[in-house]
Amino acid sequence: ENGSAAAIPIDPRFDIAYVTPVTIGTPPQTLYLDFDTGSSDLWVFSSHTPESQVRGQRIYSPEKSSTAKLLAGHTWSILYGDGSGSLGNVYTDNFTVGGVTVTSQAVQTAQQVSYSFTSQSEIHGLVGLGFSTLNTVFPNGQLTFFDNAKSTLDSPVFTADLKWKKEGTYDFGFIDETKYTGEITYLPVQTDPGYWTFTSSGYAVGDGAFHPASIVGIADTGTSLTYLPAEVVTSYWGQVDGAVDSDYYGGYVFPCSSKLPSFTFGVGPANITIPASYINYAQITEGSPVCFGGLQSSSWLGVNIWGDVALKAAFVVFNGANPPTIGWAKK
Ligand SMILES: CC(C)(C)S(=O)(=O)N[C@@H](Cc1ccccc1)C(=O)N[C@@H](Cc1c[nH]c[nH+]1)C(=O)N[C@@H](CC1CCCCC1)C(O)(O)C(F)(F)C(=O)NCCN1CCOCC1
Repeated sequence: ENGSAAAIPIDPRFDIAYVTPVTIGTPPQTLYLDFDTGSSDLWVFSSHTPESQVRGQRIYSPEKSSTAKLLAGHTWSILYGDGSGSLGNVYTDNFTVGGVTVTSQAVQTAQQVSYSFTSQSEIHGLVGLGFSTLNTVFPNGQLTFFDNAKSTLDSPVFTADLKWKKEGTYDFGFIDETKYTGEITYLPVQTDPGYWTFTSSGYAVGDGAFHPASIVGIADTGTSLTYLPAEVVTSYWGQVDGAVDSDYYGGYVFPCSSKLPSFTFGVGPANITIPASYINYAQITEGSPVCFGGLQSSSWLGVNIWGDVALKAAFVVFNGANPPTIGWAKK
């Protein structure tokens, strides 16, 4: 049973995250969750989340679902790269995305969420689409929605067609040829420790020369920006008048009036070009003449992250076959 669901930007001004409607339980409860290939926990705001930590989010109430079952003795606790986190207990229940149903999906109910989640009313939880090895449920790790759904899909794949300041789609079980142009280039994936890790073959700034390089990074729908090695981002921002790597703002900023070049990254013999507009991420504050870049250094991260700024320039196939691969196409 294949499926297709919307990926909706949570803020009309700039794409910090995308949420997708899902239904959980019987009768179905609808929540909007952030589909995140950078983690592997499916967790939701719930009736177990203290009211002081809930601010406008929809919640899942297992006690109102006739198909919910407590996974006794199981807990979870997760910390994300931006310092946010959550923890709680676990139920299994029916979980449906875009017509694809898993009948006993582990749904992790939050008993604590950090303030950054409380303050983000549009995100009602996450659906981890990384490899199940990263799942934090203790003592027995749980399978992701995709791992549970795989056997019911025509093909063990999901695709991401994220868009700049517009609604895109996640498709499950099939590859929609109308969503891309040219060929899909498939690359090997390193599944240890559990991210969709691949190696890019190099980069170019604007119309400049292509620099062959092996850039190992993760394809991460849950990260807003894109974080690449210092020498790559230095050569990019070196082409922008007035761009500086600001300790004060925590990354490369530039005068909003400056013209930005595009950024091209290699995927095997092919390449993907990120339009300049995607890299002009946002004004520091409403009306500020200072803008924050969508391409930042990964040196403080220890990992290169191809986040939404890069992903929305492409049609991406997350192929869960054995061995897994990742496919990139222009669109
Ligand atoms: C708003 C912004 C200044 C552009 S931001 O950079 O803060 N954007 C956040 C996402 C966000 C959206 C909306 C509101 C608030 C926050 C962002 O890009 N966060 C990244 C930043 C980052 C990554 N690395 C370094 N910095 C992140 O933590 N992304 C994780 C998912 C996020 C978490 C916050 C809520 C939205 C979803 C992530 O899962 O993609 C991850 F891969 F980065 C990550 O942290 N994965 C956790 C991996 N662990 C390994 C051990 O086992 C458990 C799982």
